[in-house]
Amino acid sequence: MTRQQLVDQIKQKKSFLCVGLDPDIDKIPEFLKQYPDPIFEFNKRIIDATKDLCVAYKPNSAFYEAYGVKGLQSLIATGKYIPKDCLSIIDAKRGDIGNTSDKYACAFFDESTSGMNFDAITVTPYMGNDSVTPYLKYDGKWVIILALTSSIGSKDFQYLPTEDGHLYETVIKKANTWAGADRLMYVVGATKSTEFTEIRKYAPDNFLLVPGVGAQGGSLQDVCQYGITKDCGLLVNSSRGIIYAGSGEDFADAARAEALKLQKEMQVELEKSGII
Ligand SMILES: O=c1ccn([C@@H]2O[C@H](COP(=O)(O)O)[C@@H](O)[C@H]2O)c(=O)[nH]1
Repeated sequence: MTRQQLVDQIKQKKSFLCVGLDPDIDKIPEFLKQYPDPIFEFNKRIIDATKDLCVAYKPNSAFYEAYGVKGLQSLIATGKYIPKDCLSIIDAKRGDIGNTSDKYACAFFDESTSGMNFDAITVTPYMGNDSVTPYLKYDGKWVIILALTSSIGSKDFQYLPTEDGHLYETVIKKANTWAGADRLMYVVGATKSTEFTEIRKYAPDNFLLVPGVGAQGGSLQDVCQYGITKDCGLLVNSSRGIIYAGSGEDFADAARAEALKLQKEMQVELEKSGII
């Protein structure tokens, strides 16, 4: 999906919601366990219930890898089921030397080899240029670099002082020399909304993938106040807040209700900024 297609989807759906698909076998409704692939069945129903309200889905690979071969099968099936008008993001947070990154890129982007064909992958920048560029060899695919994470531990390294301000600002400045805003996004936590102003100095046009609303307590309104751009420039993720909104047979309706709440709030922000 190109940047323009993503912006068009945001305007059309009046939403910049990314639904996080982080299924946990201990949390999914009991009745789904009669299906051959309960995790896929869970995701399928969440996707069916929310696909008109969001522009992206983000399966986090940890929640699939945890179940070994079966988990991988659920991930492959989920990736194929994500509608083509939604950006599919694999939240894998990979990062390794060049030839290893080649294999990660093949795993998540090359359907003919692995069965997976995600539009975007999250990558850690710690190992630098050669750990990131292999993903960019795949035409049209996005790399989403961890810049300032929503986690408490973000203070350990990401705020270290540098000539650009902080390490997370140096990461963005440097990574922007590897590719443009049509291929690179950054992860910035919703719990860090006041830092968005600084981040926009270095990433005025890049989309930011923003986890941390809902269960982690970040505010959508604060994120928009400091981070929204003329093209929106935001994909705001909620995982647990949506997928575990309900736990019974009607869990997908409950998920839809939560997604709808966020979509309505996003519509207000898009209107306020003159984007729609
Ligand atoms: O800084 C980061 C980077 C990634 N995540 C991931 O996003 C979701 C958030 O889930 P919630 O249930 O909405 O809290 C999850 O997959 C994280 O691993 C993040 O939270 N922060």
